[in-house]
Amino acid sequence: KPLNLTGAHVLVTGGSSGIGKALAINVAKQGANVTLLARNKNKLQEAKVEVEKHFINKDTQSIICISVDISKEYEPVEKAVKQAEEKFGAVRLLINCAGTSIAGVFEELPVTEFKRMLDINYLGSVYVTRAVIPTMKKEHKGRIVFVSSQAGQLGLFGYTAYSASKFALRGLSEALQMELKPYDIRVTMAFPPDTDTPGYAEEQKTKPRETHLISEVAGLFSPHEVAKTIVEDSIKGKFFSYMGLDGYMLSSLTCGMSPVISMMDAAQQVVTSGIFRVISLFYLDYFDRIVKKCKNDKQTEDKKSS
Ligand SMILES: NC(=O)C1=CN([C@@H]2O[C@H](COP(=O)(O)OP(=O)(O)OC[C@H]3O[C@@H](n4cnc5c(N)ncnc54)[C@H](OP(=O)(O)O)[C@@H]3O)[C@@H](O)[C@H]2O)C=CC1
Ligand SMILES: CCCCCCCCCCCCCCCC(=O)[C@@H](N)CO
Repeated sequence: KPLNLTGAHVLVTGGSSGIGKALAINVAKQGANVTLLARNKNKLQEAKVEVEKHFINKDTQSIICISVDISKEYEPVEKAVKQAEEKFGAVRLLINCAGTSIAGVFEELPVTEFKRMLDINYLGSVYVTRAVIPTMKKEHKGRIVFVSSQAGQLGLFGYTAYSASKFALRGLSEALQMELKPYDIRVTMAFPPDTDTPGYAEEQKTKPRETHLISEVAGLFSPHEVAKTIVEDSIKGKFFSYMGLDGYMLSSLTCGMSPVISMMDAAQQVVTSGIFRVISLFYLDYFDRIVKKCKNDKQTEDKKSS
């Protein structure tokens, strides 16, 4: 049955900015008590003030912010989660949203970036989830969200470092869901397309033209519409959360052996998989042509300038 957020403890990592902040606002509007984890204290404080404005019951609802780097060691993360649980009780909904991206051609990305992506996007989610699980299992109740990306469903030009870290979350989520099902805990993987956030703006600075042109296909979404979909799907206990037509096709196409809670969704995956594969071949061809054209354009430019 759907999770009721009234009075529930919701912990959002990366809740001080972008999609994470929109998620915090969304659950605040549904009566939740909110914990935000992120590093920068000023950004956390600003987000706190903003989220508080959306409380539906100012007497009972509350928010705490804890500054912690989730990507480095486990102990500080566990301490932060314990502190939050002391205040609000067991975490009912954990949203692993803290993350970062870097786009660039493989050999032009500093090799250190590959580890940094894994540390923040993958291990950060492992640590926070690990800290939350024991209590959640005891309670036999809860939801865990991993915010991946459409680039965690298919590999694209420029995302060698980023995609790998988001694909890692898929293996984690599937295995973990199988372990947690008997405890009535549901895992949700979210696959947002490009979303208009400070993180996205930062990514634009190094984004190759190819990556930009390919990503354009799926459009640019607002953090609030992305947050709304994620919270709805997670409350229902769906394993996949996606937005837009491309998101729907991509999720059906890449469902593999992922768990599914509704017969309707399973039936759709079965019926559409063949045709979506055909459609995907046209997309792939389009992407290949973008890459080729950018290479040609670059060669022409190089010739001109030499
Ligand atoms: N925007 C987009 O186009 C898309 C984003 N996503 C994913 O959604 C998530 C949120 O993205 P977006 O809203 O754009 O990101 P933002 O950069 O706007 O926000 C990132 C948040 O994560 C926190 N954070 C980053 N590193 C750490 C860390 N080491 N420890 C603790 N907190 C950390 C940041 O706070 P601080 O820096 O203070 O620690 C901030 O609150 C990411 O996982 C991203 O990969 C997926 C698809 C599309
Ligand atoms: C039937 C087959 C359908 C295929 C549709 C393919 C659509 C591909 C578009 C991919 C867009 C990638 C967005 C990554 C966003 C992200 O994670 C970063 N912006 C993070 O900052």
